Amino acid sequence: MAAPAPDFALQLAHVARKFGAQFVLRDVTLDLRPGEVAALFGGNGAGKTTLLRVVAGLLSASRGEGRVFGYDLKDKRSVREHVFFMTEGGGLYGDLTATENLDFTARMYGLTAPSAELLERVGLGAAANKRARDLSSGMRKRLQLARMLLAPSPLLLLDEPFANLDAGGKDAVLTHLRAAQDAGKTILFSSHEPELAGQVATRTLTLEQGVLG
Ligand SMILES: Nc1ncnc2c1ncn2[C@@H]1O[C@H](COP(=O)(O)OP(=O)(O)OP(=O)(O)O)[C@@H](O)[C@H]1O
Repeated sequence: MAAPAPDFALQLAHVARKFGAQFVLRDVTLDLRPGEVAALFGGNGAGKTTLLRVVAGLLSASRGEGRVFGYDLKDKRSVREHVFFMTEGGGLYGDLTATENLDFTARMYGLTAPSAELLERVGLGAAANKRARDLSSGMRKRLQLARMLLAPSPLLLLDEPFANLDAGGKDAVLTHLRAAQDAGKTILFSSHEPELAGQVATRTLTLEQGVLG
C-alpha cells in the first residue's frame, strides 16, 4: 500500500479474515473520507462485527492491509487512539455505576469528569447510580452512547447502534450520530435497519460472501 494518506479516515485494501479454515472476510476494499457516515449491511453472520473489530484494531487481518488516518492497522496502539468502538457491553464495567463508568471513560481520555447532564442527554438521568450490570440491554446501549459523546476519537465504529432500543432510544442514536457527523467525525456502523440507517448514512455498504458491495 502507498505511503500514509491522512486525508482518508479509513483505507482497506483486500482485507481478509478467517477463523480456522473459514474465511469470513474474503476481499474487503474500502476508502472512507473524513466526515463520511457509512452504514454496513449484511445478513446474520455476514462478517459485519468481524470487519468492525479488524478496523478497531481488536482483530488482525489474515490478509490485506488497512490504515486508519494513515496509521497501519498493525500499529494497533495508534489505531485505537483514533477509534471509538461501540458494542453493547464493550468497555463497560459491570460493578461500576453509570456515573462511575462515564468518569472512568473520561479519565481514560484525560478529560475531567463529565457533568450529570450527560446521562440526562441519553435518557439515563434516573439510572445514574445503578451498576452497569443491573441496567437493561437498552439502558446499557444508552450508556454506550454517552461514552461515545465523551470520546474525542475521530473515527466512530458502532456495532448495531439501533438494536435493543425503544423508539426514544433510536431517536437518541439518530440525534447523536447527526451531531457527531456535524462535528466532522467519520462513522462506520452496522445495522439491520435500512430505514433508520438511511436517515443518517451518506453511504451504504453491504457485506456478502465476505466481499463488500
Ligand atoms: N472469534 C471467532 N471464532 C470463530 N468464529 C467466529 C469468531 N467471530 C466470529 N466468527 C464467525 O464469523 C462469522 C461472522 O460473524 P460476525 O459476528 O462478524 O457476523 P455479523 O455480520 O456481525 O452477524 P450478525 O448480524 O448476526 O451480528 C460467523 O460465522 C461467526 O460464527
